Amino acid sequence: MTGTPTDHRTDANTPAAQTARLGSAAAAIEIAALSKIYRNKLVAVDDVTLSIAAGTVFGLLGPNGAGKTTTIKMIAGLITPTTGRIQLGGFDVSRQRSQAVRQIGAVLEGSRNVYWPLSAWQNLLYFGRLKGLRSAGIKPRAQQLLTDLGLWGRRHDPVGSYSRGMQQKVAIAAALITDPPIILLDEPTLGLDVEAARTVRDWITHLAREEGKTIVLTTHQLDIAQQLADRIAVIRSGSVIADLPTRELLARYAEDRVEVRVAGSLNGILLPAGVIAEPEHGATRIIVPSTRTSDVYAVLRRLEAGNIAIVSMTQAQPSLEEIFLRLIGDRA
Ligand SMILES: Nc1ncnc2c1ncn2[C@@H]1O[C@H](COP(=O)(O)OP(=O)(O)OP(=O)(O)O)[C@@H](O)[C@H]1O
Repeated sequence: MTGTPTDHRTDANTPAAQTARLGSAAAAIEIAALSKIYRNKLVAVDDVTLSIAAGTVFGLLGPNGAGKTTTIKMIAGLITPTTGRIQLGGFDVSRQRSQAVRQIGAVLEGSRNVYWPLSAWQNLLYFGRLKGLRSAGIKPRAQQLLTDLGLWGRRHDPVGSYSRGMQQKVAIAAALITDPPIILLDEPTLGLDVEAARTVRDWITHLAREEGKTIVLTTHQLDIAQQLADRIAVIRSGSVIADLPTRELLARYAEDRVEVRVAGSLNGILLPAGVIAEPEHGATRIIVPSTRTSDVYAVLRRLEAGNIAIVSMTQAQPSLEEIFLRLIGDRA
């Protein structure tokens, strides 16, 4: 997944390496004009440019075949881009490969990344050595990870005997054994039950918030993306069609209407033209087709005159899933 022991001979502090890092100090991942055309001429990734700040949880979303895995594999140095450039912590993935890949831990195919006949403990020692760590350094780190992930008691059992959630945790622990600043997670909660998905989700939050890791994750579970990601990029047919902080993306799609809920019925009061009122479980939902203060006040004044109690008032906000479907649909 990451470099071989020989890679580690390269000096990360040569003037050239330092110069290469300059200019992108704040960005953990810089992707410029990245494209991948497979041998069958399929353009899987088409001129993608992204800058991911250190400490960000970055959600890479897109429909099947959009190019997410191809992008993540190029970031991990597992697929060579056709054109474009990727820098990890300032190191160029193609020209400073060994230093670049040491910046990352990746969980790309979930539990298939780890060896099922081996125990969790053996897997972590194996991956630690593979990545050039010494045994003396690996053991405390492995113990810490397995304890944090609640696997310490089962550490000597073969991974094949674990539940899927536990296997996924071992894969995450293996990716974290070198304590890399950047973590790539392709579908980290795929196929997990509610509890296991929650544990993995909480762990991702912990890594980002408490350990300051930069995390790139792909998922089709948009509620998870909405909960976890600080920033979201939507990719379709290889191109980025949206790239915004999650809050801004949601705000941008906040609708131009205000919903007012009142207790009971409207007792026959008349609302301004265009305002819709519909009964809802013993209450009434009023939709004001505008967010202009004067339009909203016009409704509120009539409710006040009618002595009608307001229960809530919100600007209509579609979920990330609705926004995603609209974005995908817009470009279809
Ligand atoms: N090795 C390959 N050779 C040829 N085409 C490929 C190869 N790998 C992927 N593709 C194609 O590249 C496109 C992007 O695939 P990719 O796996 O990156 O998409 P994805 O967004 O991760 O999809 P999914 O959500 O289904 O996992 C798809 O059309 C896919 O068929």
